[in-house]
Amino acid sequence: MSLYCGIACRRKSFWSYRLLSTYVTKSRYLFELKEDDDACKKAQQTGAFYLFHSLAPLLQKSEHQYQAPQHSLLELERLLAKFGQDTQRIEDSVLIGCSEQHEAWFALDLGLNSSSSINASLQKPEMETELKGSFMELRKALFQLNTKDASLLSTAQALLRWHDGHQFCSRSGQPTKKNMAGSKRVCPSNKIIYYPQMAPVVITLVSDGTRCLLARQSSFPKGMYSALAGFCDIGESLEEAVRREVAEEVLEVERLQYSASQHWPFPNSSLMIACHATVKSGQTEIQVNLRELEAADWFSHDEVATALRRNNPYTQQQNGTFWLPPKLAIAHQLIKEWVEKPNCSTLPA
Ligand SMILES: NC(=O)c1ccc[n+]([C@@H]2O[C@H](COP(=O)([O-])OP(=O)(O)OC[C@H]3O[C@@H](n4cnc5c(N)ncnc54)[C@H](O)[C@@H]3O)[C@@H](O)[C@H]2O)c1
Ligand SMILES: [Mg+2]
Repeated sequence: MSLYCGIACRRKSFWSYRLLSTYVTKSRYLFELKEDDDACKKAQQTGAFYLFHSLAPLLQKSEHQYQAPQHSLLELERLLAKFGQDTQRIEDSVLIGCSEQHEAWFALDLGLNSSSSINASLQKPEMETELKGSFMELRKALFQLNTKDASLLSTAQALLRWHDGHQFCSRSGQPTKKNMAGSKRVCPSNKIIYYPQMAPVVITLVSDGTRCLLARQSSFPKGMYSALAGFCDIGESLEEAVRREVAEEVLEVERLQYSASQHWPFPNSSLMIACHATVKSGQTEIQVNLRELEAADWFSHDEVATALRRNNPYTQQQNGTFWLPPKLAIAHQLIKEWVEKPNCSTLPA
């Protein structure tokens, strides 16, 4: 970098920092931590750690609800020392966000085999007693937490899972090295960089104007119906993926409208892209592909609105009535949107 460029860049960042919003400064701080290992290590000194054991987050129960406790670096070092573990293990932690005051948040799994420390995984019951909490399966944990913690722990689990499964270079077979923040892994022998990935999935609520199409797979909990979902094939646009997936599973659609998206950690990381679509005119007959689905059917506006109001899986499984995915799933939001505005899919595909 030339001297002139150095001065110009510094001046530019000085002026911009004074004008930047809290959100922009936070985003740039996180970007810096991902790019600069020293800055990230420094951020750990004042940061907070969320703990996992074999991908299950630690939760503590207060009077009425569960919460995800945070631990400081000092507390974590004491904990590791107490269990005869090397503090080197902290290098396995991944950056998952920060507060508006730039307190960085990290996640660390104490159950998975460590790539930076030779010691084996820590015993779960002893850790739970020491930490006064329990490591809960993420699917269960998400229903116990507020939206912010649920989203943070989903990101954390997805990142921890990705690192656990990408410890070796697929070209050289050599161990890859994680950067401090965990935003990438590099193969030291050939310098190939691996970035955490999400698989794009389309989820579509099909309507015929008055009814909507809901389906279930045999793996769903008893009585639960959802919108049609499917992984995008390589080379496809979003529009092509929606048309193909819906045709593969039930019928043909001709109009679609994008609604929203969501990161979904199960079973691996997916980016759920939600759309409304309209069935091709006069072709509402259902031909279920039984290799993909157990059942699919049209449901009236009233039936769906009633199901949304009484969406308690436990009572409905017993009554034998159908029920819908829980609030935090984008399928629920998509169905709710249709109930509130049944004509949302009016754009041409
Ligand atoms: N958040 C929500 O509201 C919500 C609702 C419904 C489904 N989902 C998620 O959407 C995902 C996809 O739905 P689906 O199961 O109907 O998909 P799908 O109809 O594409 O069928 C799954 C099959 O696709 C194949 N496949 C192709 N690419 C794949 C990839 N990258 N990863 C895994 N399998 C791949 C596999 O053979 C798999 O068995 C599921 O993992 C489910 O968890 C989320
Ligand atoms: Mg599917």
